[in-house]
Parts: sequence; structure tokens; C-alpha cells
Amino acid sequence: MKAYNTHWMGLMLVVAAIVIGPQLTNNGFYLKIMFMIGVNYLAAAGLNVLVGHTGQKSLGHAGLFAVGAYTVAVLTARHGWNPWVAFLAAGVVAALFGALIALPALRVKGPALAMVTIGFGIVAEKVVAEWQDVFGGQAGIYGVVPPTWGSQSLDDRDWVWLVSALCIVTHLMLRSLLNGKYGRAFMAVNTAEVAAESVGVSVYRIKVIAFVISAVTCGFAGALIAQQNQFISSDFITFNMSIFFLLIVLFGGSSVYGPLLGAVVLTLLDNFLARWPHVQHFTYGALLLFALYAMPDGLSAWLRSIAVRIFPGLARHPALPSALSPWRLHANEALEANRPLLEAKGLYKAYGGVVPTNDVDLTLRTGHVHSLIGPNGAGKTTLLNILSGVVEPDRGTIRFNGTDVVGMSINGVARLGLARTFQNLRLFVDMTVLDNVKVGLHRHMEAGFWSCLFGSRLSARSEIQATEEALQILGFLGLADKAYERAGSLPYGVQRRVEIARALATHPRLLLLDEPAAGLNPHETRDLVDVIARIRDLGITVLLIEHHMDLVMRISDHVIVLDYGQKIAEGKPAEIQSNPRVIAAYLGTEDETDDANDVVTGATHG
Ligand SMILES: Nc1ncnc2c1ncn2[C@@H]1O[C@H](COP(=O)(O)OP(=O)(O)OP(=O)(O)O)[C@@H](O)[C@H]1O
Repeated sequence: MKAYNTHWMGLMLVVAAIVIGPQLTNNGFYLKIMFMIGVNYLAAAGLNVLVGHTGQKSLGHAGLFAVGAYTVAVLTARHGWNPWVAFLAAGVVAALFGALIALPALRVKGPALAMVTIGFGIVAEKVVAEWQDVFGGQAGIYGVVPPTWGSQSLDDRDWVWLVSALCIVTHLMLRSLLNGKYGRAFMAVNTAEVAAESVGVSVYRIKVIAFVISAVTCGFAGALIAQQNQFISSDFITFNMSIFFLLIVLFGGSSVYGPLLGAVVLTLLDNFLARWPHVQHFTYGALLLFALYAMPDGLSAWLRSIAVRIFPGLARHPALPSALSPWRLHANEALEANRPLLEAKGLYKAYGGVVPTNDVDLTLRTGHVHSLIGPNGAGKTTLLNILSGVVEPDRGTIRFNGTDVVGMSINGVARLGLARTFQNLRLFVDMTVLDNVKVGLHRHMEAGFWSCLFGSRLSARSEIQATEEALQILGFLGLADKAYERAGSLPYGVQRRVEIARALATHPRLLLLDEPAAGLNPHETRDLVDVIARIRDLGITVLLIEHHMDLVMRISDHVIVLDYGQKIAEGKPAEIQSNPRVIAAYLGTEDETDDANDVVTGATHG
């Protein structure tokens, strides 16, 4: 069964349930529960983008619910705004607050971010409770104007249909967004922020987008409650509400269907247990603990694993094209060969008393393979981090292809055409190999945010083009058959190559490889020499950090040697091999020249 078909079949079933369900009862209580399922789904659907996909834990979304609720209340009851317009305004105002609370997310992570969002929730709760002139405190605001259909007011059933329609539109938009480049970017930020930045994804922008989406849907949820009740007071806005939204997301799972499952089950459970008020919260908590223990990835993941066992076709991935065209790096205009591409002068970086980069000058020329070598702790990785914007030097300048890059963000440097891999792999381990490479293509994809949100033709077309190019890049590196495998499940040597593929997808002019042969077997190391040569033949300049001297000596046009943070030599491989200072640096003394010679020429390595 194709995923496309199962989605539309599922959607049809949900629409049928929404159309028929409310007609089966006139009981206001049941209709209210249906309405609340919709409201909770709305709040959780956006929060799922933030928490489930982008990995930003928030415990303050009751505050954004309050923003939506009080915006419609103040605008309709106090200022006489049209209720539909006020409803839309609730989304806009909530979006602004979402952007505001995104700011701390750029500085703090994990539990610290959760504390910041709790702070926001508490401030919102206190403001609406204490600022009585504006928000009415516990007495609240009466006379919130609900939307009408022509001149007809909405009855309980109409409210269910209205919230259901909003839920379906939200689901379709978020599904379209999460299945495309933004979905991949959210997951990339969740897994490895620096790696996401290094392929040109702005972590700042992605986090702000995720916060704003979660704020808008929570704001709409709040506005619906205020308009349906025609009343809002500070009693609605509690810390428990923030926890409840988060629980829906965790219980449902991060799949696009997770919030729906979570909202249905938890809203029903909450209301069912209300018959036994004295044990309601205890039973509710115990059941949830058990459910999260039994299904750590949420109900949706659990149901999917059962569905895959029954219909194995669900897990099948698309067939790979029988023939792939060779990958061509067509995006960059050719640069004149052998001219300085990157020039660094006087780079200096100290960590307390340790100076891993001490007044280093460096010139990398177009079309060359440069190697950076030196004993352990010589400062090679620090220098590479400085060049790629991960570490800011204390002083010194770096000019890359005519632009000064010191102080620039990592993604800013990446956008200029500088790509890198990491000594300790930083793959997006839970994504497929294909998706890892497509994250590298993120900024080359034509479709923008709105195009992806509305699932436009442009977004569909740019997805197809990206898949095609990503497969070509994988073919270039002999990885096409791994395209649909989970990156984290692959052998180490293959993962190293996937990192190179992801870096190549950014269409770099300069590729920095940090110990690409580490952990490779001799056969894989020999293949790597061929890979680097083919990358150079594409017109990409390479800077390589390596301890495998035979590899360095075979592939490099130019070798730079660091020791204790200082450049002690540079030149052609043969010159470096016979340089006494280099030999001494490797063994710490100039007397043991024979042994040192072995190390530098590669006789004792790889
Ligand atoms: N963030 C940091 N804080 C403190 N010290 C650091 C930091 N980063 C690097 N160093 C120190 O700087 C020195 C150089 O480290 P670096 O990782 O750049 O060396 P390297 O040549 O890449 O080593 P290796 O070959 O072992 O990977 C080391 O002494 C290291 O402990």
C-alpha cells in the first residue's frame, strides 16, 4: 500500500467520522468532548513541531493559549472587532509572542529551556490574574463574541464542525511542511545543531519558525475556547494545561498523526475519569506513566510497528532509479585554478593557558588538496573549527573567496561555499541517508516556507529535484544502495562517507575533512584516496586533517604542519617528509630520526 494512498484513506475516514459523529447525538456533553478533542489537537499539533520534531521542550504553552484567548476577548468584548477578524488576530499576536520566547531557545537548551518556558507560562498566568483592569482577573472577561455563520449563531454541533475543519487544514499544512525540507531541517536541528548549521541551515531561523508554529496553533486553540464559552478568566490558564499539551505530544508520538491520537485518547480519558474525582488525577498519572513506559516513542509509533507487521508493504521504500546520471557540480561558476581561495593571517585562539592556534597564517589554493598534519593536540581541529566559523578566533583575519568571514555564523560561512565533516561524526542519525544528503541541499531548494506549508507545485517539484540530485551524489560516492537506510544504523566507514556526501550536497568550493580515514579499514582508506581525488577533479578545493601519513603523502599537493598551535612547516609532501623540524615534532626529539621518518612517511601508520 502506498503511503500516499493510506494517508488519503485515513483522512477520508476521519472526515466521515467528523461529519457523521456529531449527527449521532444531541447530548451537549458529548459534543463538548468532541469540540475539546479538536481544540487539544490544534494546540498539540503545533507543539509537536516544536517538541517532537525540533526537540525544544516547552512547559509554558498555556501562556500562548492565554495570548490567543485574551486577544479575541479584548478585541471583541472591549473593542467591538468582528469575531472572525479577531480570531485571525489571535493567531498573529500569538505568533509574535512565539517569536519572543524563541529568543531564549537560542541561548539555552534542554532542561534550562524548559525552565525558561515555565517562566513564560507563570508570567502569563500572573499577568491575566493580577492585571484586573485589562484582563479581569478571576472574574474574567464576559461577552466574548463568537463567530457567526451569516446571521446564524453556531450551535454545539457547528462548533465541532468548525474546530474539525481547522484541524484538517492544520493537519494538511503541517504534513506538507514536515514531509519536505523544513521537516528535515527541524529534525536536523533536533539531532545535531552544529552539523545543521555547517550545511547552511540557519538554526536560529528554524527554531523561531518552530516556536511560531506552536504559538499560532496554541493561540487559535485559546481563541476557540474563549469564543465558544463567550468568556475567559485566569482560572483557565494553569500550569497543568501546559503539561497536558506536552503530554498529548509525548503520548501521541512525533508522527504527524501523533497529536490526533494523543488528543483523542487523553481527552476521552480525562473526561471518563472525571466520574471518580477523588482518584481522577492519580489514575490519570499512573496510566500515563505506564503508557509512556510501554510505548516510549508514543502511541503512533507503536501502532505503526503493529501495522508494519500486518502490512509489510508499509515499510517499503520507493524503488531506486535503475540508472543514475552522473553527478555534476553545476551550481558554482568555475574559479581560476591555483589562486588563493582562502587566506588566513595571524589566527590566534587561547583557552586559558592552552593556545591551540598561535599566530597561524594559511593560504589554500583553488583546485589543490591541502593537508593539515601534526601530533595529537597540535591544534588541527581547532584551526578547522576557526576556518568553518564554529570557533571565533581571539584575533586574526580569514578571507574566503573575497569575503571576510571572521565573526560570521557557521551557516553564513557554509553559504559562501565552505563545507566540512567532523572528527566525531555528526550525522542526523535517525534520518535516512537520502534525507541526510537532502539537508545538505536545503538552501539550494527553490521552494520557500509558504510554498512548503501550502504544498505548492513548486515545493513538490523541488522535492523531486532534490531527491534526484541527492541520489546522484550518493551514486558518486558509491552509496546509492544505502539511500533509504537509517544513517545511524550503518557501519562507521559508511557513515563517514555519508558525511562527505552531505557536505558535497552544499555545493562547496572548499571542503574541510576532519580525519576522514579515522576508523576506516585499509581497503576503505585506499578507496578514500580515490574519493578525494575525484572531489578535487570536480573543482573543489580540499583541506584534510589526517594522521594516516601514507594517505596524506599520496593525495596532497601541499602539506601544512602544526605543533603546539604553531605552523612549523609547509610545502610539498616530499619536502615535509624530510623536514627535520617536522620529524622532531612527531617524536619529540631530533635524534630518533629513523623512527620519526617512519611516522611521517606513513610506514608505521594505516
Ligand atoms: N574548547 C576547548 N577548551 C579548552 N581546551 C581546548 C578546547 N578545544 C581544544 N582545546 C585544547 O586545544 C588543544 C588542541 O586541540 P585540537 O583538538 O585542536 O588538537 P588536534 O591537533 O586536532 O588533536 P587530535 O589530533 O588529537 O585530534 C588541546 O590541548 C585541547 O585540549
